[in-house]
Amino acid sequence: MSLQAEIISELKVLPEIDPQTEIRKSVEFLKDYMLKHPFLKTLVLGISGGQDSTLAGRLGQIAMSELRAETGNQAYQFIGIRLPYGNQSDEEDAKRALAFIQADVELRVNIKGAVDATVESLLEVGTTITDFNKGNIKARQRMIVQYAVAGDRQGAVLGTDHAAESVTGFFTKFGDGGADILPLWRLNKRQGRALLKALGADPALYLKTPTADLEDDKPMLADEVALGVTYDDIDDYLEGQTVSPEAAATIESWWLKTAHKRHLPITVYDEFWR
Ligand SMILES: NC(=O)c1ccc[n+]([C@@H]2O[C@H](COP(=O)([O-])OP(=O)(O)OC[C@H]3O[C@@H](n4cnc5c(N)ncnc54)[C@H](O)[C@@H]3O)[C@@H](O)[C@H]2O)c1
Ligand SMILES: Nc1ncnc2c1ncn2[C@@H]1O[C@H](COP(=O)(O)O)[C@@H](O)[C@H]1O
Ligand SMILES: O=P(O)(O)OP(=O)(O)O
Ligand SMILES: [Mg+2]
Repeated sequence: MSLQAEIISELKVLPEIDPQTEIRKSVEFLKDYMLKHPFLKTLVLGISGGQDSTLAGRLGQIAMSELRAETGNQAYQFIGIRLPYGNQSDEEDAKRALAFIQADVELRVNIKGAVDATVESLLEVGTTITDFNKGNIKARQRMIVQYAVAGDRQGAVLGTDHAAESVTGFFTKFGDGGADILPLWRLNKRQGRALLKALGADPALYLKTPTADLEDDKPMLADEVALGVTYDDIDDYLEGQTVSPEAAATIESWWLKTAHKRHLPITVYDEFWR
């Protein structure tokens, strides 16, 4: 089997999808999971204004609204959290996303104080934090806040990992990679766009340039620049199409070097890394 075929099989990407079917699949999955675990009453997710959290957020909100209607239990709620590091330059996108999601509860927690305090404390013990490493602290601080809210509200934390991020390991380990339930897992980037379109989202929400926006020194750095490959190429590759040898090599190199991120912490019984 080619590496491309192995990756597609592992990430369960379909070459073609029916957006409405995939919307129902994710919504029913979220509802089934909540009903099977009656302690859980809320879904929690950071809303950045980007494509992925807009989609996962809307799916989470639909699931909670349907559960309320079907069970009569008003405790089922979706909680969307804005998590800026100081002032967010694309704040208007985050507001637009929340207007579309119609979250039952909206929170805004500024992570700057906690992130800067961590960096300061490390400096005091002689550990210098690069701007890139600080970016990962931001992502992990967002994870901490989402779990704190989930802990307070009988919640589970949604994650936005999908096939086009998973294949390149383009997430911070135990940062945005730290979550309980992944409703987008299996979809590539253009399939996610198609779901948002089918849900009636403002095109600005799914045509926005994807960015992790984690670095102070490179604000709004496009994922595609950081990765050295386009999402179109990644999506084609994941759909089993032929891409240029350069694009395939870049994708496969990311896949191989980020294998550890797609597994739980490694034990003596693990063989995947050998
Ligand atoms: N502006 C941006 O776009 C921006 C900024 C920062 C990070 N990011 C992205 O976020 C992601 C996170 O960056 P990262 O991967 O450097 O940080 P990470 O924290 O997600 O992963 C690195 C950590 O994983 C562990 N690790 C590394 N190799 C390992 C191995 N072989 N086995 C077990 N554990 C291992 C180590 O603890 C290491 O510190 C990247 O995809 C990066 O491009 C983007
Ligand atoms: N500024 C942000 N506010 C809230 N939540 C955020 C913010 N930035 C990122 N997030 C969350 O992290 C994931 C991953 O983001 P990437 O752009 O893929 O790095 C995002 O879906 C939000 O849930
Ligand atoms: O994860 P998001 O919502 O920030 O989307 P994107 O990855 O497109 O920035
Ligand atoms: Mg983003």
